[in-house]
Amino acid sequence: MAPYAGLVTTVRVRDLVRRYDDRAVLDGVDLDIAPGEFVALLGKSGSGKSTLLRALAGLDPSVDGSGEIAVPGQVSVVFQDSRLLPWAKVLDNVVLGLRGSEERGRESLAEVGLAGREDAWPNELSGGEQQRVALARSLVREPELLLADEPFGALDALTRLKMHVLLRKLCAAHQPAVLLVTHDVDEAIVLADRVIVLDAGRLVAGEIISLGSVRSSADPEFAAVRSRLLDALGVSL
Ligand SMILES: Nc1ncnc2c1ncn2[C@@H]1O[C@H](COP(=O)(O)OP(=O)(O)OP(=O)(O)O)[C@@H](O)[C@H]1O
Repeated sequence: MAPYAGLVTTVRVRDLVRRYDDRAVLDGVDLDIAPGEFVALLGKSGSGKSTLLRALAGLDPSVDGSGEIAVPGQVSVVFQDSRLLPWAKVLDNVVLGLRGSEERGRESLAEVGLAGREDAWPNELSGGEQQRVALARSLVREPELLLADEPFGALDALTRLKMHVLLRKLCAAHQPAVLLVTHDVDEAIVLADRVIVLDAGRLVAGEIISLGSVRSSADPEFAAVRSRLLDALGVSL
């Protein structure tokens, strides 16, 4: 993974403001994400995480606001629910809109562990499998930026852990820059190169936390990083 350098950026956000009913939900956000960098975004409920992700995805054209956003040409988005089309088989969901890419679609499904399920209907898959299809659908487009809003939030704990392993493998292979919105502090630490925290529409304390090599809860630094993040989230244990 490319370390955060602040020089070459895939995402550049400056002084971003978004308002609902005259209330600033994002209140001057600056953010850079380097190519291949994995950034996790934490914050209390209502702090503006999804609003920031939707702004980066270009999904909020009618929301009042200001500021600069630069994102790459190829951006994929994954949500908490897989948003598969129920009337299209799994492979068709993956390659929808990509002409002549059946072979790539099959490869992507194999990458997420679903070889042989190409002709299944979405409702024949478990929730975890449906999220695997959603990941395959995103990655077959080789995005320079992957935006993920609580992608594992609806999954049971064991499936979530398996999805962490899968996402790390996929990111190592495809190297997209990633912005992952999550409520799960441990998930953020284990997956991300850098964790940022939103509080009432502002990013807390600059670049927040660079994780370096802290990668598992067995790491001696894990507890220290966790407690710094909980502090930033205003949680005292
Ligand atoms: N379409 C909307 N109209 C009015 N207010 C909205 C709209 N979308 C979001 N908000 C408000 O903006 C604030 C931030 O919402 P947002 O969904 O970005 O928070 P969040 O940090 O993602 O929360 P959560 O973790 O609960 O998903 C909330 O107070 C929410 O009520």
